[in-house]
This record gives sequence, structure tokens and C-alpha cells, in this order.
Amino acid sequence: MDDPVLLTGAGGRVGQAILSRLADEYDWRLLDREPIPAERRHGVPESASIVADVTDEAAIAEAVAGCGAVIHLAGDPRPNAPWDSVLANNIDGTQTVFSAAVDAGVEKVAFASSNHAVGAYETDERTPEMYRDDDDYRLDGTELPRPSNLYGVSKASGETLGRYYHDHADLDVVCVRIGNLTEGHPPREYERGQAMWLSHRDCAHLFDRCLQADYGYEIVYGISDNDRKYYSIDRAKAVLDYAPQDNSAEFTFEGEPKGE
Ligand SMILES: NC(=O)C1=CN([C@@H]2O[C@H](COP(=O)(O)OP(=O)(O)OC[C@H]3O[C@@H](n4cnc5c(N)ncnc54)[C@H](O)[C@@H]3O)[C@@H](O)[C@H]2O)C=CC1
Ligand SMILES: O=C1O[C@H](COP(=O)(O)O)[C@@H](O)[C@H](O)[C@H]1O
Repeated sequence: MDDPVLLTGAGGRVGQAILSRLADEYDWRLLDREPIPAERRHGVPESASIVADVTDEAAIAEAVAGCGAVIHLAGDPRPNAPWDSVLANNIDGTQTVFSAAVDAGVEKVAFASSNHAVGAYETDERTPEMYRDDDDYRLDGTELPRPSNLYGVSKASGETLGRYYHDHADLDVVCVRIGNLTEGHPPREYERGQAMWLSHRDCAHLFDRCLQADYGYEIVYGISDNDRKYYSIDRAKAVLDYAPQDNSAEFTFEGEPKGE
């Protein structure tokens, strides 16, 4: 990807996992509604950092002009976020980004979806067994959304907006149902979190592949190669050439490295 890449939500947790490892690999444009301090730009110049809300059509049109790709992360990430917030930040904001991307002739958009788009598959009958490494239950991205909450509804809506802009405007879209991103170790003493752990380096690698690979419309799961898992990463491997390096089984339940 030689053209500039717009990274929305660049100042947040996922944005930092990506930028801290890939700052030198792309001609980034960073966008966040909060100013991004120098230490969180990782060498990207201030002139390439835009302070704007993703619901601001004019600002997003300007931000995306000339870009070849967008990684769209900006939004309210709280599983308990209220409807008014996810409606504005996650649904309206995502529609604004997809629409502006199409108008600007952007080639591909990687959209940060979530495990909460499908959280209701975790029924009382299946849990906690499905979080364990001896259970073979898998979601693979072909299943219908079954959101956990209104935040999950907003993420399913983003996936559907991506489908719409792919089908009607030929935009290449990959929706990454991100699991649980933590730095340095998997979520501590949390079976579900350890089954859907996404390490920082696997996160950066996965979004790098989203920028490099060829695809039309895809839904993939964004987790590390955990022994415990109920999300298949086969599609991400096949389509994106995703090759994760981390596995929550290399840590104790308390989150300490097991060592050799
Ligand atoms: N952290 C995780 O484990 C997971 C994150 N995700 C998704 O990944 C994306 C990023 O999440 P995090 O980095 O964890 O959240 P975060 O809250 O750390 O970062 C989000 C960033 O987006 C910005 N932002 C929020 N609303 C905005 C708006 N209307 N306009 C412009 N900027 C806005 C915030 O200022 C913040 O810097 C979100 O869409 C979230 O739903 C999905 C699954 C798991
Ligand atoms: O989508 C998200 O999911 C992760 C994991 O969910 P949790 O309910 O197990 O915490 C969450 O940490 C993150 O904030 C959210 O954006």
C-alpha cells in the first residue's frame, strides 16, 4: 500500500498496538477526536494528525482524500455503552467513514468489529466449556450476528454497512471481530478473555495483513493462536495470510509467562 492510510481512533488501545509496530511501514494519517500527543504518534508528524469526530462528514471527506486504505477503529468500545453513544459514534460514524471512503476512491477498509457482535452464542448450555481447550465448538465468521448488547448491535451494523458498500460500490472490506486486546499477557483469571486474547504484536500483524492482502468482503476473527478458542482463525489465515505468534496457553491462568 503506497498511498496514505487513514487510521481512525489512532490514539486508543488498538490504534496504539498497530501504530507502535507499524509507524514506519505506511504513510499514515492519524485521526482521533482527541489530540494525539507526540509519544503516541510514534514518529508520525503532527501535520499528519487530524483532530475530528468521525460523524463530521466534511472533516472525514478531507481526511480520507487521496488515501488508498482506511483502518477504522474510532468508536465507543464499551460493551455497556448506551444506545445514543453507539448510534452516533459507532453506527453514524462508521457510515460516514465508509461513504467518504467510497467517494474518495479508497481501495479497502478494515473495520474494527467485535466479539460482542456474536456474544449471544455463549449460551448457558455452552459455557464455560466452550472457553476451554478441549472443546471443539467454533464460530467461523459465516454465522449470523447474535449481539451481546447494544454495543454488539452497533458492530453488527458496521459489518452490514461494509457489506452494503462492498456490494454497491465495490469497496474491499474486511471486518475484524476483535477478541480481547491486552498488552504483555492475556487477561488475568478470565477464561473467556484468555480464549479470545489478541496480543499487541498479533494485532499489528493482523491489521498489516488487512492492508496487504487481496479480498472482497470478509469477516474474520481477531484473536491470537490460543489453545483455548471458540473462534476459528482459519479464514484469517487463508484470506489474509495471518500468522499469529502468541497463545494464551503460554501463560498461567494468573497471566504469568510459563517459561521454558
Ligand atoms: N480493545 C479491545 O479489546 C477491542 C476493541 N474493539 C474495537 O476496536 C476499536 C478501538 O477500540 P479501543 O482502542 O479498545 O478503544 P479506545 O477507547 O482505547 O480507542 C478508541 C479511540 O477512538 C476515539 N474515538 C471515539 N469516538 C470517536 C469519534 N466519534 N470520532 C473520532 N474519534 C473517536 C477515542 O478518542 C479513542 O482514542 C473500537 O471500535 C472497539 O469497538 C473491538 C473488540 C475488542
Ligand atoms: O469489544 C470489546 O471486547 C473486549 C472484550 O470484551 P469483555 O466483555 O470480555 O471485556 C472489551 O474488553 C473491549 O473493551 C470491547 O471494546
